[in-house]
Amino acid sequence: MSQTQIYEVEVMFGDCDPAGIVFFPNFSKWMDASSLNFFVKCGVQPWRELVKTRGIIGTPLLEIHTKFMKPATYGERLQVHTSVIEWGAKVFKHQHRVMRGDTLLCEGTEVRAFCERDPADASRIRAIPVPEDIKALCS
Ligand SMILES: CC(C)(COP(=O)(O)OP(=O)(O)OC[C@H]1O[C@@H](n2cnc3c(N)ncnc32)[C@H](O)[C@@H]1OP(=O)(O)O)[C@@H](O)C(=O)NCCC(=O)NCCSC(=O)c1ccc(O)cc1
Repeated sequence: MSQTQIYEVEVMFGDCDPAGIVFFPNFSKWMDASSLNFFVKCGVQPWRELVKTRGIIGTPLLEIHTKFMKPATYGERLQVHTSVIEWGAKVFKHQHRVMRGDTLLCEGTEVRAFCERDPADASRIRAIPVPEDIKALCS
């Protein structure tokens, strides 16, 4: 398990579909923003710094699973509660719980890997072992 960090979202009219409810890709966008926010709040440098200092380009997604329980609409404030629920050798699993106060609207898990550019071919990326110092900061 890990720390839990909270990312705040204010739902805009433009986030919604013609029926006035949040269009589903926006939940993925907010979960991705919440992932970066999670690491930064845990004390990890943002990717633009980490790529310069350690060659880590970020944490690309390998797998996602999302469950939608209740809709949201514009004018509402949501909170994305993000944690790491599993650490593997090269991958980790995020959990994102999108809440409106005490109400759970949507829950997602993502498998991600820390990646760097392949030194033999800079157009390719490759997964690296989960950095122990980053894991410690997030635990
Ligand atoms: C990530 C990869 C470079 C890893 O490839 P390799 O370096 O050859 O690694 P491996 O195949 O050995 O796999 C490494 C680990 O990943 C695991 N793996 C690989 N694929 C999967 C899937 N699909 N599910 C779960 N686990 C997986 C594998 O089991 C290994 O796990 P360990 O047992 O812990 O070692 C390659 O799988 C890839 O390029 N995948 C596509 C990534 C992609 O395009 N994602 C979508 C867009 S990226 C994105 O949105 C983004 C968000 C945020 C960011 O900061 C950056 C990018």
